[in-house]
Amino acid sequence: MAYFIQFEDKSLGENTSLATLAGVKANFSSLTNIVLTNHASDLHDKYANSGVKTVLYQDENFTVRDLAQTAEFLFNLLKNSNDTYIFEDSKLGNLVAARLAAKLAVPFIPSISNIKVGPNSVSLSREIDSTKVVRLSHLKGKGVISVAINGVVEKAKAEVSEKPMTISAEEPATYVEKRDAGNDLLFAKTVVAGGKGLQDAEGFKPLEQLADKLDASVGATKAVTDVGWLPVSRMIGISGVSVKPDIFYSFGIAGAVQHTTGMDQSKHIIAVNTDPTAPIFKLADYGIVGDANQVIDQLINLV
Ligand SMILES: Cc1cc2nc3c(=O)[nH]c(=O)nc-3n(C[C@H](O)[C@H](O)[C@H](O)COP(=O)(O)OP(=O)(O)OC[C@H]3O[C@@H](n4cnc5c(N)ncnc54)[C@H](O)[C@@H]3O)c2cc1C
Repeated sequence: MAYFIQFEDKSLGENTSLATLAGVKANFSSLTNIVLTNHASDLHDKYANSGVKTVLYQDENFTVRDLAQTAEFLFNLLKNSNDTYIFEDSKLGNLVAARLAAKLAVPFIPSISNIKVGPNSVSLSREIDSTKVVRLSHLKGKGVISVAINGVVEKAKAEVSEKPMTISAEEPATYVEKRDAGNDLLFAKTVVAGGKGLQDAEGFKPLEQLADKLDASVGATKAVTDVGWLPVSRMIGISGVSVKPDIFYSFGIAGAVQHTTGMDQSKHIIAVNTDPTAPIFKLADYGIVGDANQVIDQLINLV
């Protein structure tokens, strides 16, 4: 048994396409579609022809942006089942999926592009961007995955029911500072990211000043979060978050593929590095060979 979990959030314009549902259905014969929404009444017709049993969980105040509350609701709903929980491979999908997996204490395997359901396990393939490497995982038992799979939408009647969405009062959602949670990185139009080239934790203070001036979010490499100069929530890359801002400023970052996987879809990339052969320059639209700390100071004075 598997659950596909979707969000239909009118205030965000967030919805999941039926093509993704069809792609999941093609792989899991026994599938229930769970939709968390603030406008269930508009959705009955959409899912009544999807061929997948659908439960619409309705609360007019629901917003998927409240990641903690969304994950909390799903945790309470699913904690006693022993299944595969599937999300769309989107920023919000992955954020909620990761939180749910942590709460359930089960593996989370993101960005799956191919699935084979076997008698005792589910085989999952994930292509790692720009490396031509495919990572194969086998999920035995309960787990959370996110998928980038589309299928052909074939109209077939399906049962659609509506239930209220209620958040458990016993374990209320906890709110954390937006910047510390790292959520702002995902929605930022501008990201200023720093690497080991900023030398030490002190080097990130001017970067944060610059971020305030540019209305940007601060990101970092794993090398930086590993030594505690910034929290792990700021890590961009294969082990952290993927960002796609209009402008990505990269300061003192070498450009390892594990990092660039998480930012190479940015519209414009500006890189500063003392080493003219640094791999980041292959990606950058504009490159400055120079000291990142000095360039940051100059930018703070300029903007
Ligand atoms: C399984 C695995 C997963 C990983 N996941 C991630 C991930 O998700 N995200 C991630 O970021 N990394 C990840 N890494 C680590 C990654 O491989 C790199 O080690 C890391 O990205 C390097 O960070 P960096 O560029 O800050 O540091 P470095 O590699 O140390 O590079 C520092 C750069 O700063 C430049 N520099 C030095 N001084 C200055 C100065 N004054 N001004 C300007 N430039 C200067 C140097 O020329 C150099 O290019 C992962 C590694 C593995 C093995």
